[in-house]
Amino acid sequence: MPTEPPVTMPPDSNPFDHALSPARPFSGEEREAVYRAIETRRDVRDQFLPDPLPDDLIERLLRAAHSAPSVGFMQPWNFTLVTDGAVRQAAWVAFSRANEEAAAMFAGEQQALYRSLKLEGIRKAPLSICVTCDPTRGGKVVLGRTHNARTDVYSTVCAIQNLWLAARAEGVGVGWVSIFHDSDIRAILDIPDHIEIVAWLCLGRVDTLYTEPELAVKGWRQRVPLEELVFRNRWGGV
Ligand SMILES: Cc1cc2c(cc1C)N(C[C@H](O)[C@H](O)[C@H](O)COP(=O)(O)O)c1[nH]c(=O)[nH]c(=O)c1N2
Repeated sequence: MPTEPPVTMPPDSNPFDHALSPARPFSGEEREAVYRAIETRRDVRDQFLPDPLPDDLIERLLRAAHSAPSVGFMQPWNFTLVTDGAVRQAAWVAFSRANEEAAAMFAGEQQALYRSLKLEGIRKAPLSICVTCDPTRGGKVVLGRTHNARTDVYSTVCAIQNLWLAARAEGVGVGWVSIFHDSDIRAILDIPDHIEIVAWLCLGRVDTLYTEPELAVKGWRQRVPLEELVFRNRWGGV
């Protein structure tokens, strides 16, 4: 019986060529828009306008988040949309308790400055989104996550950043709140034990934004010069 000839391919052929498209650089104007979104994005606490966000806008933001890279294409994120005033009030109470504990960790003038900062917009923003990470998405063994289990959370943070930048382009402010006991938010939103809470985001239209990080403007901490953070060839190498 004649054996079938082995399947051979020319060395450079890619059977998935049909799925490639030209990667032309963006035009100058397009590039400017991308960098403008990155540079003018701000964490928003107090500038939220009360107008509810339309569903189609929220969907665009969630699609931007869902386009993020993820380890092994795991897409471990979920987005719990919270508009209910009572739920947001409960989250604010959780924030207030944790924020009091946080304030007590600083001393003297620094504590006074801390107490003067507004660090959330939970009740003012018309929409909150609790972003969670499901470590079981994709099964027991996930490509790329085999030696670093935290890559699921890294992926979820990529989704948040996508949403944050898309929101800037849409004239929507986003504020990330992390000052709460995990157990409080878990109880308020009924989040199962195996799901990790990554962020509580406050969203709403804004018509003004700080030109620099609010924490810098208010004297809490300044931006570190980039040159101090870049090494060459080895850690610490200059
Ligand atoms: C993981 C994580 C967690 C938090 C934040 C950010 C991130 C990435 N930020 C916002 C943070 O303070 C802010 O990003 C920096 O001060 C820089 O300012 P801009 O984001 O450039 O405006 C933040 N801000 C705040 O007021 N309350 C908070 O609980 C948090 N938590």
